[in-house]
Formats: sequence, structure tokens, C-alpha cells
Amino acid sequence: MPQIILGPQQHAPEIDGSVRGKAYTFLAKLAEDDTRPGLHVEPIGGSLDARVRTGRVDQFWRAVLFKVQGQADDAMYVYLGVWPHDDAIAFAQRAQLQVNPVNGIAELLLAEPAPLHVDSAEVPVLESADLAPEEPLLIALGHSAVNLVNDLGLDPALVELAMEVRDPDDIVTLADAAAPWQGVALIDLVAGRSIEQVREALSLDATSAPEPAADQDSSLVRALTHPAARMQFAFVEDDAALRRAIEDGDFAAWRVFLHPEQRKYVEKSWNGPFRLSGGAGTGKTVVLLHRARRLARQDPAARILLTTFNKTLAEAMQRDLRVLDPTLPLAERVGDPGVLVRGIDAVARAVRQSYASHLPGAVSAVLGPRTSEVSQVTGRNAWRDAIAAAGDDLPTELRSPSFLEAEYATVVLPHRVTTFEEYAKVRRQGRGVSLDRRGRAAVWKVITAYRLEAGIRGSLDFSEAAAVAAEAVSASGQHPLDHVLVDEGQDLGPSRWQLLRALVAERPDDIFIAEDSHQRIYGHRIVLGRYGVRIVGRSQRLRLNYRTTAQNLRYAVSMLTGTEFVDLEDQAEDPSEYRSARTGPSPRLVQASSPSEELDRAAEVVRAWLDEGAVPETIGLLVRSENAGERLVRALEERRVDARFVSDKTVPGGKPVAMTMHRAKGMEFSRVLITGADADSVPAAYALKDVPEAEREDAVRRERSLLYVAATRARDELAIVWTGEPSELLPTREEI
Ligand SMILES: Nc1ncnc2c1ncn2[C@@H]1O[C@H](COP(=O)(O)OP(=O)(O)OP(=O)(O)O)[C@@H](O)[C@H]1O
Repeated sequence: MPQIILGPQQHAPEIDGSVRGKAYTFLAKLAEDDTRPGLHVEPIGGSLDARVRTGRVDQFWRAVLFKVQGQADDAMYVYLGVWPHDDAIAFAQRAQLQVNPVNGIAELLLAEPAPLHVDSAEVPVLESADLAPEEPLLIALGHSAVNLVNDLGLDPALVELAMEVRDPDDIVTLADAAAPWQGVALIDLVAGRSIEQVREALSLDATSAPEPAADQDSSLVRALTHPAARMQFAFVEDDAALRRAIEDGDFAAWRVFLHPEQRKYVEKSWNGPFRLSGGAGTGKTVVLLHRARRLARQDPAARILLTTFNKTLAEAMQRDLRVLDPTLPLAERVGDPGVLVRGIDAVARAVRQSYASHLPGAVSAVLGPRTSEVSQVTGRNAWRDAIAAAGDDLPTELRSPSFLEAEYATVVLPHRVTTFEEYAKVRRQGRGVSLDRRGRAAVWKVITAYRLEAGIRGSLDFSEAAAVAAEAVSASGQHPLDHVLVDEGQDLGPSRWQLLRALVAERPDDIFIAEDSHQRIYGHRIVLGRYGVRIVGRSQRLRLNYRTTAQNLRYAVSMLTGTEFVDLEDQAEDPSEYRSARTGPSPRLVQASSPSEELDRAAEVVRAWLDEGAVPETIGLLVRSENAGERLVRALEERRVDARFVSDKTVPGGKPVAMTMHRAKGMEFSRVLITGADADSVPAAYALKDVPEAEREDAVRRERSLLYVAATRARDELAIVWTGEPSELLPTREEI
């Protein structure tokens, strides 16, 4: 059967629903049998490319396509859209499908192309623009037009313009108008990457160069399947996919046009755990979704878990997986074939239920002798109560619930410590506070009180629950999963990693982890290898941000500069290489002199966005605490701006949405307003309360990450307001 390929469609006019329906019917018939006379698939006289065809969608509308036949029995049709009859012919006459002679990528060329231009009046003027170098950027970086054309295969007209550009934001504007792979190449070059690195990122290796002897159609077929070509040419897999793309207009780029690096991480196989790091918005979740689908399609019997830190993020991933592929079988239980999408704590709960017969042994291995009946989650104040119950032995600086919780989760539980003798000897790797034997004895007393109370109540905390589940699975001798895919890996603690390790045997493609240490807002700094997940060199980083504009990204990254972050393999993370493919206005930083002025200014920002036509629920109002969120919504209402505070990730329509910065993790909004970013509120006093001096730096780092998470939720616009002194974590203009 003929293959339909969706090509670049930005040149075609917008069409309404009824024409889309007819376009779908036309393409569906074409995909069944391209010899049907009613389709009128015909060559066009006077065209530059002999492969170009128009087809009859109805009396008025014509589709424009290329027919690529080669030696295959069935043709491929590259669809460019529908036009009114005469316009279709005029467009078809000047369209050419070619193989780039340098790198073998398929490209759409237009005679008299729409002029590429950078209108500096449209480019927002940044205060930092004064610092723009005298010399054009690419020249300053040592590139020449000849190299870019001859070694990379960039379009000479594009290169001519690019060689003039002095402001990085203008490159993003230029890139936006270019073919996707060429745009990404330019952005990478300006970010300081060498031609060799760009070639590698786009998979332009030696084998991509076109074979001179091959017949033209065969070269084209190969060129269309090149990973870089697939940033704009999508092979339609079946009728359902065609219907959604054409009839429903459901054509979200993330579903079809992966970056070659993303595609590589979707398709490649590794001999063990693999770690994909990358800044906010670089498409890590997108890679996970595509990979889950790829694994499930490749082996329908495979038992796949797609998991993340919490329930609401897992629900969002499940929704997106459905959007990506409505036909994909989803599993309902751990160990069923298909893709199971669950928060890690729900997995732990399900595992404890499935392996109930191993539970008593597992509980005693993790916690010592106590009941294995579990009826509730240990309460929030349990550490505070345990400190009080254990008396005065604990030195004042260690009377900290956050210190004890971290000691318990990162040392005691993962090492299955159940007695003081064991605790006295255990290695406390990575812990900031050092403890001598007396200190350990005092800490152990609190831990004993904590465990005793939980035993009486029949409760477990989440780390205990994961550790118990890991023990129960291990005791069963089974591995109920074939593949585990993890999102937000930076926030999972040791016990949760041990659980995942226990669920899947060591085998190729056992564990795939997406993580960003700059977004660690819950967990503690840990090294994965200590918990059985050995990456050993199998890690890569995504750098191109698809969500955040260059201006907002620069601002968000400047929140991180000067602070050391390390990843799950204990390597320093460098955010400076993150770059964006989108451009927009600079972030608005608004200082108010009183809380009521701050609220006035917040209301003004939201009102202005609504007046500009923003869809209300695409506006996110991010705050440091639930109280602050509820107060903000009330204050906005008093100022006649409707908003809604939500405590989960379901975003009902009709109103701007206020939520905590923690809640916003993994989400995105078109416009984000952060309020209350003053010195007293961020870092939040309660996040640093009682934290021992040696752990303070990490606690402040988490607050910094929280602000970074919040700022990177904005697709288009970011505004930050505060009263009085700004938070010490908020970059001032000079630091951006
Ligand atoms: N190849 C792509 N083409 C177009 N859009 C993309 C592509 N990849 C990702 N995106 C879009 O970029 C945005 C960010 O993607 P995603 O949520 O996967 O990033 P992330 O790295 O998981 O972000 P975070 O760490 O901030 O949660 C989403 O809107 C997604 O649809």
C-alpha cells in the first residue's frame, strides 16, 4: 500500500473542519489505492520537480504532494497541504523535494522562497543587548560561510543572513523561519558547539552523504528517513494516525517530529540502566513516552512500568501516552503485559498487596520485629514526636526532623539497619553531618522511638513502604517487569530505587531514567550506583529546550549559576549549555513597595494577559505555599480578576490557575506569574527551620531549584513580583 508522509505544511492556507475532513478522505483513499481515477493524482505542467502532483480533494480544493516511487512496488506520497485549485498549481510548480548534497537530508525547496528575514523591530530589546559583541556571533566563533555550507549543508541564503547576526536572540528568530534541522544547527553553533558536534547531534555522520550512483528516488527514500529529515517529514503509520493528524488537526509536534537525539534515545538499546539528563523543557518526558510506546510495540508481551515521583505526574503521563497512541495497551497491574503508568508509591502499595505472603519477612528485614499489618501512612509530625519521646540525648543541632528523616531514608533504610550495632558500623556516605558513636546512639534512640510508634499504629512512611516492597519482591525470587522507565529521577530516594531494581532483572534496557538534578526539590543528594542501579557510562544529556523562550531560559539558568549541582552519578551538572529554539519577551521583574501594591501589580499583569486574549487556564500563578495561593486568589478576586487555587494538577477551564511551585513540577503554562518572591518568603523560613548547618546548603539549593522549576514552567511569558527586598535566589538584572 502507498505510504503517506506528512511534509512541511506551513506554506498551505488554514482550512476549516469540513475541508480537513475531505483532505483526510482523499489521503485515506490514496493510501489504499493510488490508482483510483477519482483521486485525479496528476503531474503539473511547468513544474520544477517531476515528482510533484496535485490531487482532487473536492471541486474547489487540491492537495499538493510529491510522489516518490523508486524501485519499490508502492509509492510514497509526501503531503504538503491543500490549496484552492489555482493556488495549488502555482505552489506545486515551484516546489521541489531534494536530497541535500552534503548530508543526505530530504528538503523541501521553493523557487522564490518566502524571504527569510530578521526584523529587528520584532525582536525584543533586552537590557543585555548593549553587551552584544561588535563582531557577528558566528564569525567571532571562528565559522565561515563556506564551512557552514560545505561541511554542514546549510542553505547558503540562510547562512548569508546568519553570518550577520550579532544578538543570539536574532538567531532564534532566524532559526524559527528555517527548516527545522537547519534552525537547530544554527542555535547549536551559536551556543558554541563545533561543526563536528552539530553533525553528531543531528546524526549527520559519514554514512548520511548521498550515494552518487543511487537512482534519485531511492536516494530520496533514504533521505526522507534520515533522523534529521524526520524533524519535518512524518511517516503516517495507519489510518487512525492519519485521521487524527488531518481530520482532527491533532498534530502536536512532540508526537511526530522528534529531534534526532530524542529519536536516538527512544530507539536505542543499552546493555543495562541508562540515564538521560537534561534541563527543564528539553523533552525528557516526551522521550520516555515514545520509548514506552516503542518497547510495547516491539514486544506486546513486555511488562513495562512508566513511573515518576507522584500520582498526579503519573496521571499526566498516562493522559499524554493516550494522546500519543490511543491504541497502546495499558496495563492495570504490576506484571501485566503492556505499559503500566503509576506513581512510584502506588507501585510500592500494589507490590505489597501482590506479594503479601512475603510481607512479614520483608517487614522484619527492613524494620526489625513489628507487625506487618499496615493500615496508614506515618503522620507528618512523627519525627518531631520521636525527638520529644527520645529525651535529651540528642544534641540541639540534630533535633531536626529534616535531618532525621534524611538520615533514615538515605542510610538506615537502604542498608536495612535494624539494630544499634549495625547502625554504629554502617557507612554514612554523602551525609553532611558527621556522627561519632555517641551521636549515633542518640540518633538511634530517636529512630527506635519513631519505629516503635509506627509499629503501634500500624503505619509506614513512603520510604519504608518502598523498602518493604523491594524486600518482598526480592524474597519471591521473581522479577515481574521487563522494562522500567522513570521520570523525575532526581527526586526518588534510595528505597524507591531499590524497589525498581528489584522489580526488573539486570538485562538489556532494564531501567531508563530521565532526570534533572537542577530540579531536585524533594529528594536528597544520592549516588545511584549505591542502590544497585549501575549506569557505568550509559548517560547522555539533552540540551535543546522546546518549552521555554531563550529570554526566560537565560533568566531561569542564571538562578542556578554559581551553585554546585551534582547528578545521580555524582558528576557536576553544568546548565550553561542549555539553549532554546523559541524567542519572546524578556521576563518582567516587578518590585512593589507594599503587599497590597504587590497584589495590585499581580492583578494588572494577569488582567493585561487576559486582555491580550490569553486562554485563562493557560495562565499559571505560582506561589511558595498553599496559604499564599489561597490568599492570592482572594486578593485577585477583590481586584476583579477571577482565579482558582488548585491543589492537584487537574486544571479546570475558564480561570487562571494558582498552585504551589511544588505542584507545578512537570507542568507548563503559556504565561507564568510568580508572586511573593521576596527575601522573607523564598527560601521559605520553614524549609530551613531546624536544619543543621552542614545540611543548610542543600536545603537552600532545593529552594533555588524550586524557583528554577517555577520559572521554567512558562512557555511564552514570565513575570515575577515581590514586595521590598527580592529573594536572594532571584537574579538581579546584572546577573542575567
Ligand atoms: N521534538 C519536539 N518537538 C516539539 N515540541 C517538543 C518536542 N519535544 C518536546 N517538546 C515540547 O517541549 C515541552 C517540554 O517537553 P517535556 O515536558 O518532555 O520536557 P521535560 O524535559 O520533561 O521538562 P521538565 O523537566 O521541565 O518537566 C512540551 O511542551 C513538549 O511537548
